[in-house]
Amino acid sequence: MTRSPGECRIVVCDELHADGIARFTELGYEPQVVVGAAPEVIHAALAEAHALVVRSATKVTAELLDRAPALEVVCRAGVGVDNVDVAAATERGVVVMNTPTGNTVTTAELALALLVSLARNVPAGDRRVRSGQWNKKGLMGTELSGKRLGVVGLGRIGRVAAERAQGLGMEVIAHDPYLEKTGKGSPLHGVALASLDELLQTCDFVTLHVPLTDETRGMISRERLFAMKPGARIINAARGGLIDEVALVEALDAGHLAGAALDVLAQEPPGADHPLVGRDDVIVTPHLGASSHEAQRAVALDSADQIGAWFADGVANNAVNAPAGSPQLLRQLAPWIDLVERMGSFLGQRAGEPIKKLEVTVHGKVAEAGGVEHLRLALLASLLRHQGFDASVNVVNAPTLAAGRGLQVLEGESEGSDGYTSLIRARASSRGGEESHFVAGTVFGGQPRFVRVEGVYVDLAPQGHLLVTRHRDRPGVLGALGTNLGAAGINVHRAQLGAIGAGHASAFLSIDRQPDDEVMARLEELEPIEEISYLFL
Ligand SMILES: NC(=O)c1ccc[n+]([C@@H]2O[C@H](COP(=O)([O-])OP(=O)(O)OC[C@H]3O[C@@H](n4cnc5c(N)ncnc54)[C@H](O)[C@@H]3O)[C@@H](O)[C@H]2O)c1
Ligand SMILES: O=C(O)[C@H](O)COP(=O)(O)O
Repeated sequence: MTRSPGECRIVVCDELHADGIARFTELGYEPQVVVGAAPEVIHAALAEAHALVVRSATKVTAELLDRAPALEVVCRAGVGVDNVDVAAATERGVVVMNTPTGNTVTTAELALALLVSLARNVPAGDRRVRSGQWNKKGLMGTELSGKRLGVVGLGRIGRVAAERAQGLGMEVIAHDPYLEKTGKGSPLHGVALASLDELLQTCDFVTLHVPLTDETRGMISRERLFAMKPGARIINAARGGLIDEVALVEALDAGHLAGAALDVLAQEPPGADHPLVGRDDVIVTPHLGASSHEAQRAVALDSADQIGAWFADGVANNAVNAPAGSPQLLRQLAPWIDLVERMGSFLGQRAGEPIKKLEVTVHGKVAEAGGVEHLRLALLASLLRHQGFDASVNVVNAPTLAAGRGLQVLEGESEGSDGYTSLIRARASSRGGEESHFVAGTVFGGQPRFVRVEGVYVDLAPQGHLLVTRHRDRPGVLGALGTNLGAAGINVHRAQLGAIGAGHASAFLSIDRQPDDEVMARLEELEPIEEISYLFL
């Protein structure tokens, strides 16, 4: 749905570069900046917000989301979304997006700065001079050239850090299981992939560049710290929580590790007596990784552009919980989204009991254009909205809601496109499959059309009031239905019917208004009618 900027309330919760605010203004939006505002001001802003912009300071919890009932999108001006409860946002149908590329180089450069500073005791030397001492005793460093650096997480930042370190003459190896799974090997010349254990055991320096997730939390455990090469140094410009901080203190105290440089801590800001703060062998910086003018400007501009694209075109660029897609693709898909929403509505209303299995297949040109996932999700969301869920079901929360209800979404059997340039088929079945409904549709001249419903080939404009029957296939059924509807003043615009086998048939009557209960009861009582339902599409 496209909205004009005047309709959209954008709330900026953390410091955002002025050029980002200016970009919002250029796009016609008037963001409300609530950094440092009183709680009641923030709460009032949240109550009306359609979009939030945050960095790492604001914690987007379920409670915060509950204060923002109109919220559609949370944009993290930066990479890590560990400060956003993505599951809670997803459940509420809120898109969560980040701006992943703007601070890549800047953060890699900070990791490099920490690496060099740590190797050569730069902060300790500076502290000594500030305290009036001009001597180098105990500040003997180590050369980087010829040393081995282990990069944990060879993504955007890890790759830049790896290449820059090669430029310093270091031998670089990396650990990244997701990269390994692609089977393509290392994307960087001269950077071999290794297991985490091998990397830790053989590297003189280790730098972390992985996101904080349930899988990575505490990955540099006590056991792993003590399995590192004696005298090694560790750098963390990714996230606190990756390293067991208590064990790190022990590994340093025991002389097993020579030093650590940390831009991030498990708790930020740290308590006054944090054991890693204030040591000569540890450098701690206050989450400075993305703090360069260039990076902050880039992530702020990206935030404005991404939120603008969401409101203008419904495009969820860099969403972590929704499919993306270019404006062109979404424009191309628009009539198909309309079609699948009507298919979902049809199936949701036809089913007498909760659907447990939904099989969707997308054939032909529309599949080749991409966006199959959009179509599947839009169909599912529409089906759920017609199966007891409210209007807040959307492509973001539909999979979670479906899973919670035990509804499986599967790819259906590939049966070709039946001669149509593009065709979408959907079958919805109840548990055990004893109740199953089918619809296939396409788009003609930009308009949605159902071409097969249940077992009958039709040419049905899926709009407005519709009666669907299952009846014994004998003469006079259509006449009897028409006579009774006519007597109630209901006009039949179009009637189509066909045999569905074993002496049964189905009819589809497009009518001009909803029959009341009395009329429906009369139709149900007609002798050949086995089942009749009213739907509004
Ligand atoms: N200090 C800062 O200010 C700052 C700035 C930017 C980013 N960050 C942090 O750095 C992280 C990385 O950013 P990025 O842009 O490079 O992200 P990215 O997604 O491009 O790269 C992350 C890489 O980690 C890999 N990975 C995931 N789980 C892993 C595991 N268990 N072991 C090894 N590798 C694993 C992924 O496959 C991916 O290649 C972010 O998630 C963020 O938390 C910190
Ligand atoms: O993940 C990120 O992008 C960094 O941690 C940056 O955090 P910041 O926006 O608070 O500087």
